[in-house]
Amino acid sequence: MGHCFSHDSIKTNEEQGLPKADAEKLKGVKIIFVVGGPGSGKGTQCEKIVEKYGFTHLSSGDLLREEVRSGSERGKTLSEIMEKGELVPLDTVLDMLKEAILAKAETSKGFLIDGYPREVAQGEAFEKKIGSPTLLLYIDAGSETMVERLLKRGETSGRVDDNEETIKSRLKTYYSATEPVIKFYEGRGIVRRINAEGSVESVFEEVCTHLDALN
Ligand SMILES: Nc1ncnc2c1ncn2[C@@H]1O[C@H](COP(=O)(O)OP(=O)(O)O)[C@@H](O)[C@H]1O
Ligand SMILES: Nc1ncnc2c1ncn2[C@H]1C[C@H](O)[C@@H](COP(=O)(O)OP(=O)(O)O)O1
Ligand SMILES: [Mg+2]
Repeated sequence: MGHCFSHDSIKTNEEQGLPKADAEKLKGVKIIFVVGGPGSGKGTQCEKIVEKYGFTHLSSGDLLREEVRSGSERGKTLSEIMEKGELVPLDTVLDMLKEAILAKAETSKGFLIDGYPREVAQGEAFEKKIGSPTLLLYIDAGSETMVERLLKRGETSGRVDDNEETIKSRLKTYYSATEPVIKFYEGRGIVRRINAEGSVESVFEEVCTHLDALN
């Protein structure tokens, strides 16, 4: 009843999920989770994917930083959490993502959800409230590579979390909270692991093989 199980469209659940009209808009729209450690290159690859495939890029971190920039009281609290390298509350991120997804649902071919889910509970909540992912791109780089890239990015990013202390904490958060997400979705056969140690171009080539296989 009201369920849609077609392969490349997202499932909807009328009882707990989106209102019917919103669910309808998202029919056949691909949802791609982009998961990986801090500095693994998620954002970099997403930009290239947008260029070639025309998907819509939504970075949870960017959405949060926008809220911080707005100067709101909520933004201040979020910034403090990010500076500690911890995860902000689940509902905050999910609400932001949901709003951004619905705003573009009618015009988008697909969404790259970058930096989400960062814990299994986020994946479960997303599926309950929005829909199920078509694919999970696992951007996999070693911790040494990630630290090196983040320190370099920190020279110019102006981000409160691109410093040695916060990076350590972010890595801990990643290995304890986010890695289980990959295991969680592996059972479903939607995880595509990308070796992210190489150059931006070589990583992107690997990404493309998986995206080309989608249609
Ligand atoms: N394959 C790569 N090789 C070298 N540097 C990279 C590569 N991918 C990304 N970078 C650099 O590493 C830093 C982190 O990349 P970014 O895309 O912001 O990662 P994430 O979004 O996963 O934190 C950036 O400064 C970026 O330019
Ligand atoms: N899905 C999510 N849940 C909770 N906190 C999140 C989140 N996405 C981002 N954040 C918070 C905690 C992260 O350390 C910080 C920066 O996120 P980010 O910009 O995605 O980092 P990066 O791209 O370097 O991996 O924002
Ligand atoms: Mg990023």
